[in-house]
Amino acid sequence: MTKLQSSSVAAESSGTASLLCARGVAKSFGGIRAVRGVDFDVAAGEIVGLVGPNGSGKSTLLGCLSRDIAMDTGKVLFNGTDISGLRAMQAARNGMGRTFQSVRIFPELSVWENALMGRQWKGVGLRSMLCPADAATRRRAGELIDLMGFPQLMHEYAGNLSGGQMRLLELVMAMMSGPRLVMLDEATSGVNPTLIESLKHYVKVLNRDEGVAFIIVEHNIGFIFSIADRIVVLDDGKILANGQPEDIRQNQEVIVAYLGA
Ligand SMILES: Nc1ncnc2c1ncn2[C@@H]1O[C@H](COP(=O)(O)OP(=O)(O)OP(=O)(O)O)[C@@H](O)[C@H]1O
Repeated sequence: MTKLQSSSVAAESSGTASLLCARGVAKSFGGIRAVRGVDFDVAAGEIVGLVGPNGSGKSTLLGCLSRDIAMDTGKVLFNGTDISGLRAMQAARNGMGRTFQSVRIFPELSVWENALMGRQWKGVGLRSMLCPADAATRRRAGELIDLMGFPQLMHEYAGNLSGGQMRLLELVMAMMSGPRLVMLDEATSGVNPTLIESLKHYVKVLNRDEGVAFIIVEHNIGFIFSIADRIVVLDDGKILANGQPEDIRQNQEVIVAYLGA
């Protein structure tokens, strides 16, 4: 086995138990084998970067882990619970949050109202969403909006935000369910360099102060290498490499398949 071993070995060697432990995850779309029997672990409080060429299966794998996509085969344990048969909403109630490649906010609601909509991932039913949020929920929404640096935009329509601000708002919404793990899918896409730095800062603060683990799917190599504790490289639906950023940077197979010379 090379220095860049399977993710389970990496999680074990870090001395921490897995928060997320996926084994043999596979998903095909017709004849396209998007994910081919992948093992994937995330330790509590770890930031894992998931990178790879276009079409290598990153979003599909993320969808299988978050339960947005039904796997063909495989098993996903989260926080010791088998969530393989659960739907995304149920997985979210167990402590998973996520954002999507294309931003999913409510453009005709204010920033504040969008933050409160994040409650739905906590299992708050739609009917209950018509009732005023309780004091703790309102306090948390205010805290997160402050943390993301846009209290002055609290009452702005979300549809009027810049692309980067929308991404930050999605992170606020994902955080409203009190997740232990948040998955970000191409969070820097369409975001200006200043807000990319802000996003990096907020992810680090949430990780450091609240112990939130992250899986971050990214094409922005500079961003991912500067934030991830560990990087997993997918290629053609399989794990090509898995290791510390400095090892991944020097891995010849990764350079050839993805990073370039
Ligand atoms: N719903 C779908 N129906 C059919 N094929 C799909 C579907 N979703 C993904 N695929 C295919 O599965 C493969 C993996 O796609 P996926 O989006 O997971 O890759 P990716 O690494 O996230 O790509 P990108 O970096 O371009 O977003 C691709 O060949 C893609 O065309």
